[in-house]
Amino acid sequence: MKIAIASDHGGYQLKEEVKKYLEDRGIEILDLGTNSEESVDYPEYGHACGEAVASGKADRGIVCCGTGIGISIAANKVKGVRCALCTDVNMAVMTRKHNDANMLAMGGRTTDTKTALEITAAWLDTEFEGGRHQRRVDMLNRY
Ligand SMILES: O=C(CO)[C@H](O)[C@H](O)COP(=O)(O)O
Repeated sequence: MKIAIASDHGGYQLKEEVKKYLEDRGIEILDLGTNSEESVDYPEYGHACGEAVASGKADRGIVCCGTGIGISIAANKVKGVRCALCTDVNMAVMTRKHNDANMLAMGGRTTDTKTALEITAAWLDTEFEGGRHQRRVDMLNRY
């Protein structure tokens, strides 16, 4: 599996922690920046990561900004992206089981690193349940 990862300055430190975690798991990473805590604009990074996933350059994507909100909104503008902002493990499990979320968003200023890595693990390791949820995901994809 290849994962695209991106952040703005508010999510930069968390992106780096998540990147380390993914590397330790032997997952291939496409890092789309940003590369420092210098102020940048989250839409650029959310769009880029969404495009990487929608185009098939990456299988899934992870995005971080200060709250995870703005960058998830940006990613969700890209057709084919289902980006879920998660603040706990249950949300990560449910968004894989029910929404087949192909992108995960987290907040570097709102979620501590330990929780963020637990969320990441749950999101990576939980399968989509299909069934009635497939019908709903198809509706999202058609819109
Ligand atoms: O969380 C975010 C978007 O939802 C951004 O990281 C946040 O808005 C950046 O703010 P600032 O420019 O004051 O560092």
